[in-house]
Amino acid sequence: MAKSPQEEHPQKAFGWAARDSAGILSPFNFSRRNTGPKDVSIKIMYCGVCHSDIHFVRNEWGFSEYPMVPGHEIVGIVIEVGSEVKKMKVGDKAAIGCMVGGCDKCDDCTKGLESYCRDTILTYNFIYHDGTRTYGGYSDWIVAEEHYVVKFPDTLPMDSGAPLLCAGITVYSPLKYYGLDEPGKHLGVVGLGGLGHLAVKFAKAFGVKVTVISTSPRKEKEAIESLGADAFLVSRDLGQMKAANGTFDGIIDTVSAQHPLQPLLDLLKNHGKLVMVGAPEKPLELPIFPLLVGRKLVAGSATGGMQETQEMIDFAAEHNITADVEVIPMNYINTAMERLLKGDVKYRFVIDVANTMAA
Ligand SMILES: NC(=O)c1ccc[n+]([C@@H]2O[C@H](COP(=O)([O-])OP(=O)(O)OC[C@H]3O[C@@H](n4cnc5c(N)ncnc54)[C@H](O)[C@@H]3O)[C@@H](O)[C@H]2O)c1
Ligand SMILES: [Zn+2]
Ligand SMILES: [Zn+2]
Repeated sequence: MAKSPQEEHPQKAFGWAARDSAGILSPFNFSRRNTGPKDVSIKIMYCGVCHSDIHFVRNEWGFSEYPMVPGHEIVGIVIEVGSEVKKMKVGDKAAIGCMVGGCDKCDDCTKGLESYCRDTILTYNFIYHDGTRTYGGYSDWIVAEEHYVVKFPDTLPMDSGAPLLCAGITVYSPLKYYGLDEPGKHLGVVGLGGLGHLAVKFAKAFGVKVTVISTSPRKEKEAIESLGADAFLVSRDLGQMKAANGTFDGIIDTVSAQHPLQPLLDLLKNHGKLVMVGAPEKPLELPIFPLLVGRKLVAGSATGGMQETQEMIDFAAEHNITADVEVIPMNYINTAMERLLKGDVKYRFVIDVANTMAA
C-alpha cells in the first residue's frame, strides 16, 4: 500500500493528550501530515475548552481512542498554504471548529450541511482520509483542508472569539433552522454555560425575547445585567415554572447531564419547539402526551456547516458577540476540566496555546 503523506513526510507536532478514560491530559509528541495542495497549516494561538472535550477524554460517549488530543475551538495564524488554496494566505487569521473533513459529495456536504455527513471527520478522535488519526487544538499547530477552515475576522479578539467555533455555531445554527431567530419570539435557554451564554447573546442580537432557565437563582443577576437576558426562571421553583407554562415559542437545551424534559415541554406554547444541543451520555425520558396534545416538537442539532460557520462568525464580528472567557495556561487544563464539571467558569475556558505550550 502506498504510504500516506504523513508517513512519508511527517511533521513534528506537540500537544497535550489524554492517555485513557481517566481523562488526565499530559504532554504528547506526535506528527501531522505535510501541507497538501488544498491544505492550510495554522499556528494555533488559542483553543477553547468545550464540555464535549470532557465527554470525549473520559470516554463518556463510548467511542474514544487514545492518545487523544482534544480541542475544536481553534484560532490561529496561517503559516503555510498549498498551491491550490484560494481564500487564505500566510499571515491571515484562521479558525477551525468541530470537523476537518467529510465525503464532500453526499446530499448534506453538497448543501453546506457538512456536520450531518455520515462520513464526517471530526477535528480529533477520528481517522482522516489518509488513514492517520486526527488530533485537535490543544497543540501547537494544525493542518486542514481549506474548505474546513474559516476566515477569522480581524475585528474579533482571538481569545474570546475562539469559542464561537463550536459553542457559537452550535447555538446559532438551530436558532436559524428552527425559526427561533425571528424578532418578537420568546426563547428559553436551559443551562447557562459555554453554549448557553452565547445562545443568549445571539438571540438578543436577533431581536428575540430571552428567558434563562436555571436550577438556581445564582446566575440571575448576571444573566440579566451582563448577558442581556430579559427574564430568569428558577427551574426548582415550581410556582415560577407553573406561571410561565405555555409562554415559550422555543427552548434551546444545552444541559450536559440527565434532567427531566416534562417541565420544559410544559413551558412551550402549543406547536413550540424544544431543541436539544446538550449531549448527555445517557438517554433522557421523553413524555409523549405533551407532544400530542400541544403538537410540540423535540429536535436536535449538531454544530453547523462550513458556510454557516463563516456567516455566524461574520455576524458575531458585526454585532460584537464574543464569549466571556477565562484565559488559562496549557498546564492548567486538568484543573480547568474539574472546574468546568462543577460549573465553575464564566463561561468558557480558553487555552493561551501560543504562549504556554512549551515543547
Ligand atoms: N450539539 C452539538 O453539536 C454540541 C456542540 C458542542 C457541545 N455540545 C454539548 O452541549 C453540552 C453543553 O456544552 P457546554 O460546553 O456549554 O458545557 P458547560 O458545562 O459550559 O454548560 C453546561 C450547562 O449545563 C448545566 N447543567 C449541568 N448539569 C445540569 C443538570 N443536571 N441540570 C441542569 N443544568 C445542568 C451547567 O450548570 C452548565 O451551565 C455538552 O453536553 C456538550 O457535549 C453539543
Ligand atoms: Zn464543542
Ligand atoms: Zn458528505
